[in-house]
Amino acid sequence: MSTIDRTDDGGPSGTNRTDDRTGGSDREPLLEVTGLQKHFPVNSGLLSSIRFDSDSRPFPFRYDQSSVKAVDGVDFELRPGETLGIVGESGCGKSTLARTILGLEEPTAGDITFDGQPTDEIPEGEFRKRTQMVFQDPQSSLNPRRKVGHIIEDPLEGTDWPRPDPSVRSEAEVRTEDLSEYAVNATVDDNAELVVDPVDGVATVLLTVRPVGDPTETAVETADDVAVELPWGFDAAVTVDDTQRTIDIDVSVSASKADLRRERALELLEQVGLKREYYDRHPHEFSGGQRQRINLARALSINPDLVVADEPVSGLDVSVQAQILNLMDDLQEEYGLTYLLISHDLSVVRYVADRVAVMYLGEFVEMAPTEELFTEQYHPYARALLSAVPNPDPDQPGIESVIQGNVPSASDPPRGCRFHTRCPSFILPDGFSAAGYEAYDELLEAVREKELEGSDPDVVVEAYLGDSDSGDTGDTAADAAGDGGTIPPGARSDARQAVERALAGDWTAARERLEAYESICQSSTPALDPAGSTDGTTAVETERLTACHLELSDQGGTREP
Ligand SMILES: Nc1ncnc2c1ncn2[C@@H]1O[C@H](COP(=O)(O)OP(=O)(O)OP(=O)(O)O)[C@@H](O)[C@H]1O
Repeated sequence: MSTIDRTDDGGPSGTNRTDDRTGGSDREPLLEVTGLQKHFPVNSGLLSSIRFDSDSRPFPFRYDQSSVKAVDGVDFELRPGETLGIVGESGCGKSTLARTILGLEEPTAGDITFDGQPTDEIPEGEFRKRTQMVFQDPQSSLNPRRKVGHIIEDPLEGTDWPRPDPSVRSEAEVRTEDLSEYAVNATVDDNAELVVDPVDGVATVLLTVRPVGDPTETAVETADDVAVELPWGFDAAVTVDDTQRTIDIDVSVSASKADLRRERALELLEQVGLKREYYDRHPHEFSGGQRQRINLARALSINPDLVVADEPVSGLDVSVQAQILNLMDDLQEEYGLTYLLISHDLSVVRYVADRVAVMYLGEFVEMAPTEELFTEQYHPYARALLSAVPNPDPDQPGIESVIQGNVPSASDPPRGCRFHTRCPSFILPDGFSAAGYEAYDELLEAVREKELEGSDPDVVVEAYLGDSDSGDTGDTAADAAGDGGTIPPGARSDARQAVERALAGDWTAARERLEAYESICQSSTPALDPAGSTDGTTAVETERLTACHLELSDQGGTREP
């Protein structure tokens, strides 16, 4: 995992930018996402969806159209000018979330509101103009056969930019040199805002008017005797009335749509730190960092409000990463952009994000202002994820080795809290010690997998839960767990009955009986709620949200890591 040195950012400030960001917290959200789900069907045909199931009655088959629950109930708001970072292991659903928000994937359920309007009610073209995506691999997202300037102009092709704005007034501001005897009047084309940026609804064109040549020797008698300096893109028609001593100037927009688009691309090249002459070059002539600058210029060409950046700097050298992140920061300020930033690299997110959402198996498990999250994590997954950072040494353990076990399948995620199968802070069911539950859970797993060996229920139970000579109360699982693990009264006889049923072929009944002893982490899905103190009495911070039973209740007990 790469890290970014904040003190050597190669950019204008080099300070910790996250500390002084407000994210416009008092403004209406630009983006609101509620209960968003995106499931991908796994089986394509009817036949491939039919499964053999001996428990199924009257026929031993069931129809199983399973799906990958890539995004499974995500809620958040994004305020104008804010940067929300989304982090999580590979496959947790980050890219799918981004693509679904931008309308590149059809949501399975949930609502997305952009600037106060449901996105499915916003005309597609309108939404596309206000949102842009920057991808990870600038090499593959830039067409190698096209000139860089044309690539930057591409998004404009899908819009009618530049389009005159009837609400903008055009005005001339005239400066004269050595024409004190003349009254100079200038009128400006209504569409001046196509070329100059309006301020407070007025597009002001600056003109400098002077006599051609040496003013002491040249009389101003005809239009040819008058020189007019104009901004790029304008033309002037001059009329001189020598007897009345008046000069009338008619200023019009001379640039064509193609000229205006080209000029915008040239300006954007400069703004992202590249030269105007690169307009005619092709992507292969640039380095990875320069290509990502081109990508940013292209994303900005239509002046979007929201930019979704999916791993924008992965694959780049660390020093180049800092430059691109600083550029994104500068562009955010210049254009008032809102960013949704996806990264598996926590140092990248820490560097630029105002808030961070930690994602696990399609859900947000923690969300907090960046520095608060990096200082203290409430959710055990967030804790494990952040404990793997900073870790520039490839020989040191990464996230996978910090958290035990594999990521469960997104098509069959664990019940309750999805992290409970790997959680070092798992809340034990009542009456179990850690070792006792471990033994019991192994038996449950064997029943779920229909993999019990043996024919005598007592022998099978003993193999999992150890020897017992104390009947139903206070059973020990010393043999199985090795440390005198305890299970609650009644659990042994329930386990025996479950095994009996399993051996008779009724695996469903067996599983249900064993599952009666479950932890809150298995039986109930924790909502993403304000994190409380560990005694469960107070919400510490409304901006700090976590989806963990330990934080949302005063449950005790943990599974040994
Ligand atoms: N078009 C698709 N069809 C089926 N499954 C998909 C599709 N796209 C994504 N998935 C699955 O959805 C889950 C989430 O994938 P996604 O790419 O969103 O995760 P991610 O967090 O962005 O991972 P990475 O960091 O590796 O890109 C994965 O299990 C993935 O295999």
